Amino acid sequence: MVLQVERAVVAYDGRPVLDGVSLTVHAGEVVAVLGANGSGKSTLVKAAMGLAPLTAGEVRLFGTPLRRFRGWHRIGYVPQRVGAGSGVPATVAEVVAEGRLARRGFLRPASTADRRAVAEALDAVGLAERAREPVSVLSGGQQQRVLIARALAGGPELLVLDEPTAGVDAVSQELFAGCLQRFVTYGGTVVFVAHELGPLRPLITRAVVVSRGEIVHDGAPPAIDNDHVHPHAATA
Ligand SMILES: Nc1ncnc2c1ncn2[C@@H]1O[C@H](COP(=O)(O)OP(=O)(O)OP(=O)(O)O)[C@@H](O)[C@H]1O
Repeated sequence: MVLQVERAVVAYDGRPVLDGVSLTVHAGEVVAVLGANGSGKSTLVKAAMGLAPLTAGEVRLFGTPLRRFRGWHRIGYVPQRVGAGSGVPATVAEVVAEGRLARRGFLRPASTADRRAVAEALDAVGLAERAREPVSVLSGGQQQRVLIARALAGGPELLVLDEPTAGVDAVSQELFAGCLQRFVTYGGTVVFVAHELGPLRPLITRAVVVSRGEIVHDGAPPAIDNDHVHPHAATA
């Protein structure tokens, strides 16, 4: 299996935010992690990536316990967007090239394969013409696509995305859905956190609903679309 979280407990200041959650994801699945604000969705994916400390339980990636896992090049992770403009000046191509680091090793110069992977990833998210521009001049939706391209550039088998469509304009959402579709067609596995499914709905094979730190549904996507007008859904 690709990802296995077993009876994971994460607590902040003694308060459990994940309360014994188990989730197994197999190759080829497209899993949407749904739930209300503060239910623990981000914490679940962070725990799976080794970014939230487990109080109890275990995580395995591609069958290997997290503490022994070295195959980070097999995973593309896109964290939740923390507002535009990190203050770090970088061009679109530079940010996407970071996605190759785990593969090529630090300090080794970029190879032709690295450059090709960056170009292909930029193409996949529709930003090839913006490669030399600073990331800061792009819209929120475009910046999100840059982060997705960075994750794709590493040629991952598993993509883990935290709210990839929150605050993202409709065009970027459609492009992203197409991108994921191709990724899945070529055998990729996807786990993403979302508030509403939108254009991603036809792609998902499974929905996991988190409520108060527990998984309360794991199976078919909800029949009634919980898509609603979201405060930041219309902004780009
Ligand atoms: N680093 C942290 N320190 C303390 N509390 C935290 C930390 N990270 C998350 N929490 C708390 O844990 C709970 C779950 O947060 P989490 O971000 O996992 O929820 P979420 O379902 O992803 O929410 P949202 O949809 O708003 O992103 C919230 O009450 C949050 O305030």
